[in-house]
Amino acid sequence: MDSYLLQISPPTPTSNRLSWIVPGAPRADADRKRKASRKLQFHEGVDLGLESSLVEASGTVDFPVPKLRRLSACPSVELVPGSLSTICFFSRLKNIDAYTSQTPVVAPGLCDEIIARADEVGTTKGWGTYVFAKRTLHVNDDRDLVRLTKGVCLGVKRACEQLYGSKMDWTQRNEPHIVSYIHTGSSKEGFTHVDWHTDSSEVTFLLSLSPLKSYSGGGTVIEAESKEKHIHLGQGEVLIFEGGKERHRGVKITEGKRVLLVGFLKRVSE
Ligand SMILES: O=C(O)CCC(=O)C(=O)O
Ligand SMILES: [Fe+2]
Repeated sequence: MDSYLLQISPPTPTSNRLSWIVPGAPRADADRKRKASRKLQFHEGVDLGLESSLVEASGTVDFPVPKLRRLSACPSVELVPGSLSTICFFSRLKNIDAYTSQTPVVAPGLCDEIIARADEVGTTKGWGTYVFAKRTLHVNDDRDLVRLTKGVCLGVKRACEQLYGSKMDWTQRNEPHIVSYIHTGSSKEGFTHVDWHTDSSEVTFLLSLSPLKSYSGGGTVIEAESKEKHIHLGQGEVLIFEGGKERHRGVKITEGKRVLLVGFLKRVSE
């Protein structure tokens, strides 16, 4: 299993600029890989000082300053506002060019806040529907959802760009969106799964906002990876794959609620 290392320097209280560096570990030889991970272990949480030869891609992103207040309230250093760590480890799936984060990229508290706001909007303004999913919301239709998810979405979009080596943009102005599965106990109601499909995207990210304990069943299956493998993401973890190419489905939940933050992206030239 290859590990893909994404190093992110966090913002400081005086700066709202987030820097990203992807060390060249995936393509580096085993020795350089070992060296990189040793350094990561020794320097977790601070400037990792990776050798420039290991740096494969980098970039910066600006995000709203007010969110920085979260930093001082949170003992851990944040990747983007609301996230847990300066470093995100991605694992490549076995058979296809797809990745899961090995650790959460969004803190549980922020995941819960996003779910709560989505429920509020869905209940008061009504859930949207599209061809596959019956309980959806466009994040951009609600200012609070934008505020809560902006940093996370920019961060994950940036991770997608670095993993696939191309600049990306949302497929539509109203991207990203929330998908909320619910099992009501009655066979007629609820929205428990999504059947086999491809997305109207090139790259899709699925970020689980729900903790695993809040539902039974569920998970994502990608046909070319394995029809038997249910990819279960913990709260705040993200799956990144070529959703427009790879047929996939959302497995039926048999209990509870499963909420995802979903982003549809397309490659754009620089
Ligand atoms: O529930 C899942 O894991 C899949 C969701 C999905 O494929 C979609 O919303 O397009
Ligand atoms: Fe999909």
